[in-house]
Amino acid sequence: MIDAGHTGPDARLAVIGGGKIGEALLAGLVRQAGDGREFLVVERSPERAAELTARYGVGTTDLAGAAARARVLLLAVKPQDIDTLLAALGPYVTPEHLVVSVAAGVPTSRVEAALPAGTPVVRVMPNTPALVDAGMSVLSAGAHATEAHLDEAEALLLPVGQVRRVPESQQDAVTALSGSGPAYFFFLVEAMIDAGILLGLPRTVAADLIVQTAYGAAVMLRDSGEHPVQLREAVTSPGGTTIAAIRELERHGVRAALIAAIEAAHQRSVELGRTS
Ligand SMILES: NC(=O)C1=CN([C@@H]2O[C@H](COP(=O)(O)OP(=O)(O)OC[C@H]3O[C@@H](n4cnc5c(N)ncnc54)[C@H](OP(=O)(O)O)[C@@H]3O)[C@@H](O)[C@H]2O)C=CC1
Ligand SMILES: O=C(O)[C@@H]1CCC=N1
Repeated sequence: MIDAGHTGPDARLAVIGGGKIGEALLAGLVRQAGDGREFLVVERSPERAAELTARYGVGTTDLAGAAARARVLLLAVKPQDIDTLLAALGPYVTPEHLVVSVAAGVPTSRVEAALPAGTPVVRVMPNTPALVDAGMSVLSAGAHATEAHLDEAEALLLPVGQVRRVPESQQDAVTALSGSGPAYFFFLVEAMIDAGILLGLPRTVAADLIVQTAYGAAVMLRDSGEHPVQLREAVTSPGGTTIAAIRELERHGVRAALIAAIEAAHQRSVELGRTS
């Protein structure tokens, strides 16, 4: 579905940068809307744009077309590409648009500086579970974004998961926790499946056991109202198997490794936010 030179906003949203997170958000939003025609994507690679159109029925356009056809522009390019994108997009943007940036680390002030004065900008840190409507999106307002703009961004993201608001000063920490967080869990699951292989289980059996265990543990964490320590203690029988495993996790410094890893992610988010 190629842009046919429409005039006036006729799309709910244009996603600029149809990579991993752009696709995850688009996929969830299109599924909820039941129709991809309300959405546009701008991609650097025509092959990638065609792929997204084939998968989700979304329209493809260029930056001028996106700004002409959609009032809400969602920037989902890498932080390293954001300044180049903003320089190209800026001339088409007006303060009537709402610009939503998901770029890790990039402050709203840096986005605002490249756009016409008064343009509302909302910074969002989403995560890939948006693909299965279980995302966590965390919003902060830029200098010109009102409560109504935050409400609009929240309404956009609610269909694909939970939404919270934080002061922008907390966004680098959010990025390190929920933005990158799914990767930490996938990494743990990978390692646990490897352990099953070591113990002689077929890979498919090990994967089924661990994925269902991760799912069950996540539902308990969300729904039981109990602290993670209480939930862990309930599994840890005196003189049993779990405590033998926990002792090894502590001996190998897994708790400290996770804290250091998340601190490193935070530091990287801060670095990415500095103008290159
Ligand atoms: N992946 C994730 O889980 C999350 C990512 N984010 C943030 O989302 C952003 C995108 O990350 P991710 O999806 O992982 O990265 P990807 O590299 O997968 O996606 C970025 C896409 O944007 C395209 N692109 C770059 N410049 C332009 C441009 N000027 N016009 C149109 N398209 C362009 C890229 O094309 P090309 O490949 O040719 O460069 C690529 O397809 C980052 O800022 C990241 O911090 C936030 C939360 C979670
Ligand atoms: O790895 C990254 O930089 C992005 C931001 C959060 C998740 N992925």
